[in-house]
Order: sequence, then C-alpha cells, then structure tokens
Amino acid sequence: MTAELPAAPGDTVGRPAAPRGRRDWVGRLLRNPMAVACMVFLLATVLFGLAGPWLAPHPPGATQLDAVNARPFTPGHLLGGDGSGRDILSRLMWGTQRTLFACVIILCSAVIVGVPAGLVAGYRGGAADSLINWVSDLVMTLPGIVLLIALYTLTGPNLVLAMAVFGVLVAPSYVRLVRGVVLGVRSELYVDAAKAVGLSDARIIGRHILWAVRAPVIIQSSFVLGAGIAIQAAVDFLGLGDPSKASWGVMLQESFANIYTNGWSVVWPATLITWTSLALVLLGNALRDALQVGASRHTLPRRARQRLAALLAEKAGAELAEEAATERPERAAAGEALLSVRGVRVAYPSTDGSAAEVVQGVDLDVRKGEIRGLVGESGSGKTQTACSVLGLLSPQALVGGSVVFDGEDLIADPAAQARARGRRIAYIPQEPMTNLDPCFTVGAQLVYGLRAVRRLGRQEARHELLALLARVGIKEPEHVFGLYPHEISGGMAQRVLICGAIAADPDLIIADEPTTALDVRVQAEVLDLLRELRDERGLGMILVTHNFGVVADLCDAVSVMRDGRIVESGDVRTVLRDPRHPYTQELLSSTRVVDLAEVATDG
Ligand SMILES: Nc1ncnc2c1ncn2[C@@H]1O[C@H](COP(=O)(O)OP(=O)(O)OP(=O)(O)O)[C@@H](O)[C@H]1O
Repeated sequence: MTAELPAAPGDTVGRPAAPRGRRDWVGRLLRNPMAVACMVFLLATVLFGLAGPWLAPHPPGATQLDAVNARPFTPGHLLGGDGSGRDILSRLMWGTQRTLFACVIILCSAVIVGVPAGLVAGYRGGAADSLINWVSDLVMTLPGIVLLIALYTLTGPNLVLAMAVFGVLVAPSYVRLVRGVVLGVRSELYVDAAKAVGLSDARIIGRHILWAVRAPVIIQSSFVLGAGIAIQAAVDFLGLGDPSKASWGVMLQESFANIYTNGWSVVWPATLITWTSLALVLLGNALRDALQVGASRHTLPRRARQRLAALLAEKAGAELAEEAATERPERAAAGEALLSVRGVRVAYPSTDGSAAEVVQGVDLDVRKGEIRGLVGESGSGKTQTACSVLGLLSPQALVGGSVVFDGEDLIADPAAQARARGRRIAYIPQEPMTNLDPCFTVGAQLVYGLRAVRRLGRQEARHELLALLARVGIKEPEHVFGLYPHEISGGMAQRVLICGAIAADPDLIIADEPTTALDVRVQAEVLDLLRELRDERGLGMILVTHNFGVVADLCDAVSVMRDGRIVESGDVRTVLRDPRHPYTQELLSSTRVVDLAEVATDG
C-alpha cells in the first residue's frame, strides 16, 4: 500500500502519483511534454502528407517557368519552386505520403519476419533457436545498399519491394530483442502453470509471451521507423528509387544538384527528414520510460528529486518534533535502546514529480538482547523499513526520519551507516540459496565476506569460520567449506548465511523472514539457533516475518505493520493476549497456531 506526499504550494510534488498499473502507460506518456510534442509533430506530418491530394496547391509534377528556383513566399509558391519549376510545398506534401508509406513497409516486413522468428527461437530453443540465430546473423552481414543496387538492376525502381527487402534486413534486431525477452519469460512460473493446465504452445505464446514482448517491440518500432526515414531518403538520394515520384529523398537529391542557385530547396526536405527521425527516436525513448516503469523512475530530474527528498525530510522532522512533545511509553525506553527508529519514511518518486510513500513514519526500538518481531501482511513495508536501517534501499528511494544506532543517526550520516553495515549491524536474508553466489564455494564466500569487514589473514579467517560453522550446527564444516551452494540444502545455506552474519560479531541482526524458504523442521532448528545466538552474544535482533507463530516462538517485542505504518507495538505476551488494533486481531485470528499466547508465555 502506498500514500502520496502532501502538496507543496506551487510545487508538483503533491500531485497524485503516476498510476502504477501496466495499462497506465498511455497516461504516463501523455504526462511527458517531450512525448506529447513528438506525437503532435508526427501527427501533423502524417496529416500534412494525407492532405496532399486535396490541399496541395499544384500537382507534384506540374512545372511553371515562373517557379524555377523561386524563393520562399513567391506568390502561389509558399515554399518556393525547385530547379524544374515545380512547387516545393506540393511536392513535399505528396512526398511525405510516399516516404511515410515506405517507412510503414519497412516496419511491417521487419515486424512480420522478426517477431515470430524471435518468439520461436526463444520459446522452442534447441535446433530452431540455433537455425534462426544462424540465419539472423547471416542477414545482418548482408550489405543492404549493395543488395538494393542488385535488386534495382533486376526489377527497376520498385519502392514496395525495395523497402520490404530492407525491412527483412532490419528484422534481426527484432529477432534478438524478442528472443531475449522470451528467454527470460519462458521459465516464469505462470508460463509453467499455463503449460500445466494444458494450454497449447500457440496459446501460451499468444496469451502470455506476446504480452511480455509488446513493450520492447513498440519501443523498437519507433526507432525502426526513425531509421526507415533515413533509409528511404538514402535509397532515393542514391537514385535507387523512382525519380518520377516525389519523396523526401528524391527532393533532396534534386535540390542538391542546384544547391548554389537555390539553397532553400534543400532546407525543406532535409528539415522534414531530420525532425521526423528525431521525433521518432525521442518518442521511442519516451515510450520506453512509460512502458518500463522501472526505467521511468530513474529519469526523475535531479532537482525534482531533491525537492521531494526535502519535503519528505521536512515531513519526518515535523513529526519527530510533534512526537517529542508527547509522552509515549515506547519513547521512554528509547534512551536504553540499541537501535532507535523514529519517524522513518520511505518514498519512491515517479516521473511526474509525485512520490508514493511505502513507509510512513515508523517508530521502533530494539534493546540489547531483545528480539523484536516486525510483522504484517505482504507489502506492508517490513522489508523497506529493515532496509532503511541497513541503507540497502534501491537508489531511487527517498528516506526521511532518523535511525539512531549507538548514538549516530544512520540516515543523516550515510558514512556511519556504511561503517555499521555488515560489521555492527548484520543481515540475514530471506532466500538463502539466491544469496549465495553459485560460482564460488561456501568457504570462499565466507572468507571473502569476513575479511571485508575484519582485518584477518586468510588462514585466521578460515579457522574462525570453521568454528562458527560448527557452532551454527553444520556437521563436517571442513567438508562444507569446500562445497558449492548447489551442493548444500536450503537449511544448510541458511546456517551458512547466519554464520556469515555473526562472523563480524555484530550488535544487531536484521533477519528478513529467515525461515520462510525452509521446511517446518528446519524452520524450528533455525529459530532455536537464532535464540541461542541472541542468548550467547546478547544480540539485538529485528525479525521480519508475516508469521505470528514465529513471533510467539522467538520474539520479546513485536511491532505490527500495515500500509507502511506501525499500527500496534509492544511486549509480545501483551500483544498476543490482548491485541488492541483490529488489524492485529484480524492477523492473529487468521494465524493457525495452536495457542500463541500460551507459546509466548512458555517461551
Ligand atoms: N523499488 C521500489 N520502487 C517502488 N516501490 C517499491 C520498491 N520496492 C518496494 N516497493 C513497494 O514498497 C511496498 C512495501 O514493500 P516491502 O518489500 O517492504 O513489503 P513487505 O512487507 O516486506 O512484504 P513481503 O512480506 O512480501 O516481503 C510494496 O508496496 C512494494 O511494492
């Protein structure tokens, strides 16, 4: 769940955030002034061409003696006349039609050939993939212009054929693009699910895969159209087109012949070629930003980002001041806290200058030797809160509020945060397997990690880590040290990561759903291990979870999160026995645990 930053007078930050749904890409495109300008220009160009038969003042081939090399604004010839006495405006209108038609042919043949070939290569793989790649590489090596000259000698000037051939030469760019996307999508779980329910390959491609490739194909098409303008102009300019029909390329070629007597005649087709190609390329960029939301987030101008960050910091600051004025039991204990999180806010900016807040003023404390559960449904902001402590948020994130650890505000001082991360504040991730590099042995990764944060010799680090591996319950640590991640189980991988986290002897551990990917028996063992480590080392711990059973089993205190806010916080027994907030009650009632309150009491 997200919320918007409030409006600032005269600023854009208060506008509603750009809708995030895929279908909103048109809205995002229309909010981009550059895209709108390009679309208006291109639409005007198309209308200019289409209107030729009705609005052109003269037929394209009609010659008049008084129009020979006439200057612009000559009566009856707004843009002047060419060397043969033809009206430039009329020829431009007719030529626009022909040039755009040529581009559409290039685009259609490239898409018709390239997209299906890319789909088949990516989806079928094997021999089909090899063959299509081989053909596509071969086509890319063919010299286009030489091929067109050969074609010209065989067929004479034939625009449709020439452009269709060029389209085929451009098709490999689609093959590669589509194949790459399909390779990524093919192994997605929803594609497997579609196969499992018996959908045919054709239906899977039509329903799921084609949808995934539509955005890159649309973006690429914009660039291909831009290139098409240049290709068509070049073909006509070289004399490989039909000189009897007006097009931008033909006009450019003719005007070049008398550039010294009538320079203006070069300006008009050259301007249209340049501007149209440029508009298509810029529109392609804008489409990419609109269709690929992730990319668009990066494109927020620096000043707009700074304004949003300042607003967020101001909002968090105002809240902190307000809080300081009110007495809260949680705050009373803050003095003795190992970690004190106050008014933390995390927001993600959109290109339209608004920002969505995914964490909205979170307060929590962790004391030495205390395990605090951070619990809530998926998307409530638990991980974002944990990552704001560690400074592991994505670079686009705007962060406000304070995270005081050992007297230093980690948000205000990123250098202090970097010093603490991995040394004094360690992290245990959710997916043990994906957090180990498959290319290196377990031992190599542990040694590397430990030596990055502590000055130890290789042998010394190895010695320490072997002892720690044994401590976290790994039998035959020497053997495991030399194994690659794929050779160990999920439970062992999680123990390895716990070993890596405690190796630096941290004061605080942030464990993000450390047992989610494990089976029930291993889950219990890992939870026991975390408890023992806390007892032995007096560690503070934030345990991110959506499981109240885990909270009841392990935690001393709990904070319940919903929609980026803490809705209830307190001692585990109290919260489990007597939940005050309806959301906590709802979460508890949906947690199938025998008797959480009892477990907590026993624990
Ligand atoms: N890079 C990002 N850009 C924009 N929004 C993001 C980004 N990362 C996370 N979010 C959003 O922040 C919200 C909170 O995400 P978070 O990962 O903290 O949830 P969570 O409570 O940890 O959920 P889960 O239990 O599923 O991990 C979600 O709505 C998510 O879509």
